[in-house]
Amino acid sequence: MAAKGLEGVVVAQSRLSDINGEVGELIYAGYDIDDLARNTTFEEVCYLLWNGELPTPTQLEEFSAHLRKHATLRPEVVEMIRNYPTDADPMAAVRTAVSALGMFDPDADDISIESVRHKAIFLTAQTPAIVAAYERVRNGKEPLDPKPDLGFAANFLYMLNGEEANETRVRTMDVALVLHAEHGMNASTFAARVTAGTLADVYSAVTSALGTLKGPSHGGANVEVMNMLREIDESGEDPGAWVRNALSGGKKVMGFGHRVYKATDPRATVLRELADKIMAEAGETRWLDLSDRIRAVMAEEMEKKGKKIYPNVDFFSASVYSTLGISMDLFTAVFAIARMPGWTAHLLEQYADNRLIRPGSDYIGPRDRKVTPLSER
Ligand SMILES: CC(=O)SCCNC(=O)CCNC(=O)[C@H](O)C(C)(C)COP(=O)(O)OP(=O)(O)OC[C@H]1O[C@@H](n2cnc3c(N)ncnc32)[C@H](O)[C@@H]1OP(=O)(O)O
Ligand SMILES: O=C([O-])CC(=O)C(=O)O
Repeated sequence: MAAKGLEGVVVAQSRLSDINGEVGELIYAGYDIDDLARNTTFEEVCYLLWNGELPTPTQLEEFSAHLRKHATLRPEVVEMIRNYPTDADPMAAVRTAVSALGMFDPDADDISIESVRHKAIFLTAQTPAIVAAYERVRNGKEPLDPKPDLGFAANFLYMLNGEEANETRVRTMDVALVLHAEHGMNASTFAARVTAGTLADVYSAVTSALGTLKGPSHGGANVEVMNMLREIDESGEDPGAWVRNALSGGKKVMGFGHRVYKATDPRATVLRELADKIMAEAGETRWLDLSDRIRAVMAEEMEKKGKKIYPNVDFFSASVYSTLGISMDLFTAVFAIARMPGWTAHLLEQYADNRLIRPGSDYIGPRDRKVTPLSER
């Protein structure tokens, strides 16, 4: 019997993360996500995923300098981005630019572990620069180089907005990146591993992942959550009535439900806290109030139906990114920046112990047919 959507099928062993979906727990390499979100930076989490250990201060300094060194886009890539349509989906722009990076790398096809580790750093450093450059170019602004004295999250916000963000905003961005960095055998990671399983190169594998993350059932849901919040806000309709109406029409409410979590996603809890803090500072709590209302109605409705559908990581990230001033259609691209270390950490595992990934299918079509000559059909 086919496992539709490969639910419950285990396809690899991994040291990277584990999810207890029944109680809503997530660990990266043994550390609880809540602990990591409160006490580490994105750079430390990248190091953890690629090395299995958190860095010492000296290791972190060296590693962060290495990441920064690769954060400037080569002129050919900037030129390419200038020629992208200004109304393209940002995920299409990022997918295309990341794919193009492979053409400029003379060692693109080197899948030795040493080379894959180098590419993991390079791609993680380049992705925020690509997202920021596309955002600036489509708004008629000049792309900016990163600043050598800023950390990863601060540099992304600087390259995007052209000014340095305050400490609360930088820390909010940093925590959001930590929370999105890795999540087991999710669809985009699986896509990356399938591509790597053919011994294709790292750029091809992360391009597969980017294409997969874009879908609204996966990373694309954060854009859809914001669309929903805006739609409800603009309609002036009661949010409860809107949600009930959507559910009775057979629609899924974006930002809810998960293949693995049958309890609240622990990342949603941290993001809710972040949203609260940053919105209070901005003096604008509209999106959070609306999100809370939707969550309450969903809880009531799902309880009535006996379904374990709770907010996922995409639900509150929409309010957080929006309050950070990030354009709505960039949200999935921001997710991609954060997931790059997770994807590449999985590639390190895949290349180190590879076997072609090739599942089977149950054939349910007809058999024993004979071709009727074309002229007689
Ligand atoms: C980063 C991430 O990828 S997190 C997920 C982001 N995606 C979203 O937020 C999109 C909305 N959510 C969904 O579409 C789904 O919950 C998925 C795709 C995430 C998980 O899908 P699956 O594990 O295949 O669950 P499936 O779609 O079969 O849903 C199971 C049941 O819950 C219901 N359900 C699932 N999600 C929702 C939702 N968001 N709203 C309402 N009902 C839902 C389904 O209708 C289904 O009901 P049924 O059994 O009566 O037919
Ligand atoms: O794990 C999944 O199925 C989806 C995902 O990437 C996440 O929740 O971060």
